[in-house]
Amino acid sequence: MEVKARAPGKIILAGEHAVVHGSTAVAAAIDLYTYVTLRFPLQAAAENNDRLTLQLKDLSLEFSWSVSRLKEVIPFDSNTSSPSTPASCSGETLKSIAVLVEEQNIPEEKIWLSSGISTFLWLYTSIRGFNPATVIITTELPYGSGLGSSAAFCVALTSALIASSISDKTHREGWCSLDETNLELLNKWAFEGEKIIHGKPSGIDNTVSAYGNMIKFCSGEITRLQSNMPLRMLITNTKVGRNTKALVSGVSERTVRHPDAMKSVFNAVDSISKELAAIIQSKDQISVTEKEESIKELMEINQGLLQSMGVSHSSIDTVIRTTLKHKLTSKLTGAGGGGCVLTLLPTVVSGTVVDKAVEELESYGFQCFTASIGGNGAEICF
Ligand SMILES: Nc1ncnc2c1ncn2[C@@H]1O[C@H](COP(=O)(O)OP(=O)(O)OP(=O)(O)O)[C@@H](O)[C@H]1O
Ligand SMILES: C[C@@](O)(CCO)CC(=O)[O-]
Ligand SMILES: [Mg+2]
Repeated sequence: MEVKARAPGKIILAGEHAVVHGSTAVAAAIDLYTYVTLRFPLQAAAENNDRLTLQLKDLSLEFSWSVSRLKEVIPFDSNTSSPSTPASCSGETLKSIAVLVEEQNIPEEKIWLSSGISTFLWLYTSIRGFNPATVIITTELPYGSGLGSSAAFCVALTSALIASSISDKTHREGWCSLDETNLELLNKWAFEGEKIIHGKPSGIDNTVSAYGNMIKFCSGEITRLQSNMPLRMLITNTKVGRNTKALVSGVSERTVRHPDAMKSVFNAVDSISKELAAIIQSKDQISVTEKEESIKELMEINQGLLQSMGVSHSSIDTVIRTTLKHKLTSKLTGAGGGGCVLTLLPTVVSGTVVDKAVEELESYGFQCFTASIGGNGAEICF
């Protein structure tokens, strides 16, 4: 039996980091996906092949465990664990899983994959139990760059795992979405996966990857947004590696040191996100140009506040300065510390201006691309 799933990456238009502390944020899915193929051996073959194998095709890496080894190491608690009731991975279980990951001798330069592989083992065994399979993963997203690679990985994996348990596997042409009940379930599991990778995720990344489109998100509450204006963004990958978990905990530490000051910063971000959501959805007769001017200013203020949270980086400053020379406004997206930067491309801006800005950005070794904003969320294919 074979099941495929895909889940998109995302951009955060406003509110990253502050959303972890209860502020509103606005995010949109982009048309870059992580794909998961799940293959279960036929009964007879399963008797000869009792392995769970994970292939990360883009990285030419393969990890494999015998099912008996998984059973021996991962504690299975039948009282708390069931595929239909997402549960957190306890510290003790995570330690056991880390032993299984260490046994795989991940190349030193790819050691950042460890948390992803631990997450894979936790989600797979929690949802599908100790059963042999081959899981193949490919992605169009840059790893650890602010475009939600971790969330797309968790959502695509949980979609495939949950789809494999659906009884009606009638072949349908192309990708199809999951029903609301399964979407809610896979999103909860993906959030548990994100906890292993991020430490303290807000849940916005897995939610926008699961549901797609554009969302306003605050303390787990989701409002789906209907954009009433064209929104074009240039995405610049500074290629400076960083890790969301470390950046999120850095902001939390700053908040412990300066609670009042940071509360004001988070309140300001909350207002920015709400205003941005209102502009995007507005049906007033305000011209697109006026809306874009407001969005530009909100992005500028948000970037200043992200700077004050300590999550910007000199490479991000270089992108901001370079685009500003061409009268374009930028802000970091995702966790910051390097990674990707968004630049608003107003409708009036000419292709020549964008080309010049891109040329200059690429001369610094950055990579520029555009992506379609607000597309589909998680989808499956039998
Ligand atoms: N396709 C994948 N296969 C395996 N692990 C992955 C994959 N994609 C992401 N990961 C895991 O997620 C980690 C990157 O997650 P991280 O949250 O730091 O960055 P991001 O999700 O790309 O950016 P942001 O959280 O700012 O949007 C990787 O180090 C890896 O452990
Ligand atoms: C930095 C952060 O706000 C967004 C990462 O894409 C973390 C989170 O919300 O989980
Ligand atoms: Mg992430």
